[in-house]
Amino acid sequence: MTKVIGLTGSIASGKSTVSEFLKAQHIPLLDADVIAREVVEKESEGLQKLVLAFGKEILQADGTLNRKKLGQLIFNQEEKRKTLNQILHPLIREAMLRKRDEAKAQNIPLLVMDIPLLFETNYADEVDEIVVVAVSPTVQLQRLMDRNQLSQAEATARIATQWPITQKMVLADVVIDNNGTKEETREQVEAWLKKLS
Ligand SMILES: CC(C)(COP(=O)(O)OP(=O)(O)OC[C@H]1O[C@@H](n2cnc3c(N)ncnc32)[C@H](O)[C@@H]1O)[C@@H](O)C(=O)NCCC(=O)NCCS
Ligand SMILES: Nc1ncnc2c1ncn2[C@@H]1O[C@H](COP(=O)(O)OP(=O)(O)OP(=O)(O)O)[C@@H](O)[C@H]1O
Repeated sequence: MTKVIGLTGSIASGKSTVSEFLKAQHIPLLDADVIAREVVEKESEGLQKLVLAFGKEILQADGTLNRKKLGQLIFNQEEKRKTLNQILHPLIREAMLRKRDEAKAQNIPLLVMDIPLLFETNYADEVDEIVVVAVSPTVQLQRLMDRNQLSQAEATARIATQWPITQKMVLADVVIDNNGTKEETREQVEAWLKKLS
């Protein structure tokens, strides 16, 4: 039987950092951000639908998605974000659950699904256990500003599009505190893995 872990947190809380530690332990991972890129590849159904909704301005000269431009649109205008979510979330969900079921059919013992919007888009009942990677609001804001080269106002707007981390922590089975060093986080991940096995 496959044990399915849902890994989540808030934007820039450290999900990818935790995923890297899991990959180093050869744990199979399904990343919703990766799937979200696959469903909008050049000439895909997803990209065609986005162009119909937002216009050709969201494309780069080579016909691929201009992610920076679309990000600026959807993180600042709620209506546009809702439209994007309505187009992409069903495509992402279909692929995520199909791949999860393939892993189950192969009897892989452990599968981690990294899903930034796990609670917001109702994946809680699709996994066996939920791990939340948490940071304080101050640390989150600073790391997001640094990583994406955003102003405080831009980063705050992005954070506001997701549930507050405290709300997610309440619903978690396990909380990984990523306020400290990456090494301290790695130790928590390894301790959790030990308990699992
Ligand atoms: C808007 C896009 C093109 C911006 O691309 P970009 O390369 O700059 O960012 P990336 O894809 O790496 O996402 C970074 C983070 O933003 C957050 N995020 C992404 N989409 C959303 C959304 N619709 N609502 C709230 N937060 C979001 C997540 O925490 C994600 O980890 C891209 O994020 C996207 O296609 N989003 C829609 C798909 C989606 O909802 N993905 C989340 C997976 S469940
Ligand atoms: N413990 C840490 N100490 C210092 N920097 C960190 C730590 N954890 C993560 N970071 C940095 O913070 C930023 C956000 O981390 P990461 O990309 O892992 O978050 P994420 O939750 O995957 O983000 P997103 O939701 O945007 O996909 C990155 O630049 C990362 O290198």
